[in-house]
Amino acid sequence: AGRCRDRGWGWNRDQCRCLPRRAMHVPSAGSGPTGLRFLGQEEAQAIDQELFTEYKFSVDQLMELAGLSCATAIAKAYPPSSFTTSQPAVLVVCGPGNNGGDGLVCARHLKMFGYQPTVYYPKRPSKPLFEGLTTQCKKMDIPFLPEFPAEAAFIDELYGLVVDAIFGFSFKGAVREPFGSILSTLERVTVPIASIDIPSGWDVEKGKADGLQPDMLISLTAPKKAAMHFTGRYHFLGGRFVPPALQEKYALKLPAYPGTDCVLQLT
Ligand SMILES: NC(=O)C1=CN([C@@H]2O[C@H](COP(=O)(O)OP(=O)(O)OC[C@H]3O[C@@H](n4cnc5c(N)ncnc54)[C@H](OP(=O)(O)O)[C@@H]3O)[C@@H](O)[C@H]2O)[C@@H](O)CC1
Ligand SMILES: [K+]
Repeated sequence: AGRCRDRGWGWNRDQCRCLPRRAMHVPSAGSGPTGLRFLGQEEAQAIDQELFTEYKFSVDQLMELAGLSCATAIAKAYPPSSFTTSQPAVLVVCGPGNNGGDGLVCARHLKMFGYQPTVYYPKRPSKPLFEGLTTQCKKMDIPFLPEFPAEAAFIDELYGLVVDAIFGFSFKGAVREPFGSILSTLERVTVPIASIDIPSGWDVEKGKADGLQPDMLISLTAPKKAAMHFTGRYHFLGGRFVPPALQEKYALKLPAYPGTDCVLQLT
């Protein structure tokens, strides 16, 4: 029990024993289907564009489904009962693009599912979509941090999970501030990190061996090539909104989602 007081260790109620926080959640049995195609960056952006221009979806429609998928996958892998913090507290870190928007939607659904999300959203685009999502979160009493915790240890102490919604498939080049400092802090946290679509800071195709190493990846639409370098425990597919004709055009070979589920566990 003494070890439980060490940072990075905590009491696991499900298993009635002290475990490293990273190993706190019991992986589910079964491995995912194979034969999936991993998309390059340009291909992922082309599919995204086609969904909007040819198929006439609106961004907020797909973002809602994407964010709901993320919250659902998180609830499957990290149920509130598995948290060692007094509350199922989740830190959701949102970036300046649509990946950040998915994070805001995910935070709202997590709250609906009984979690206590807190958002950090340092660079907010002045667009009605993001302003609306921010207001929706605030009206649901989701706090927004004015500053990012300076120490990884503060994050470990206060939260049982971090959602990485900083960058998605449009990330390019060297990370610019303030996200460089944020990512270097996140690289040092010991609580699990769930990355939306791409682990932030990773090259969308080549990954980043010395970058963030999330415990969970939720690939949206189809996994990108970077997902081949993912070594965390949970890989989910979400964003069940690609019409069959578009799946066929890009030879996505998506596995069948179970029943009416909006997510599918790949590994
Ligand atoms: N069809 C789908 O699958 C759907 C996808 N969806 C989601 O959208 C995501 C893609 O969103 P996205 O295109 O808005 O880009 P995203 O990756 O969030 O980042 C762009 C921002 O990051 C910034 N930035 C870039 N590089 C940087 C750097 N080195 N250092 C610092 N900043 C950098 C860049 O800044 P700028 O270059 O403008 O200064 C820009 O503001 C996708 O992954 C999925 O999560 C769903 O919502 C709906 C359906
Ligand atoms: K991300």
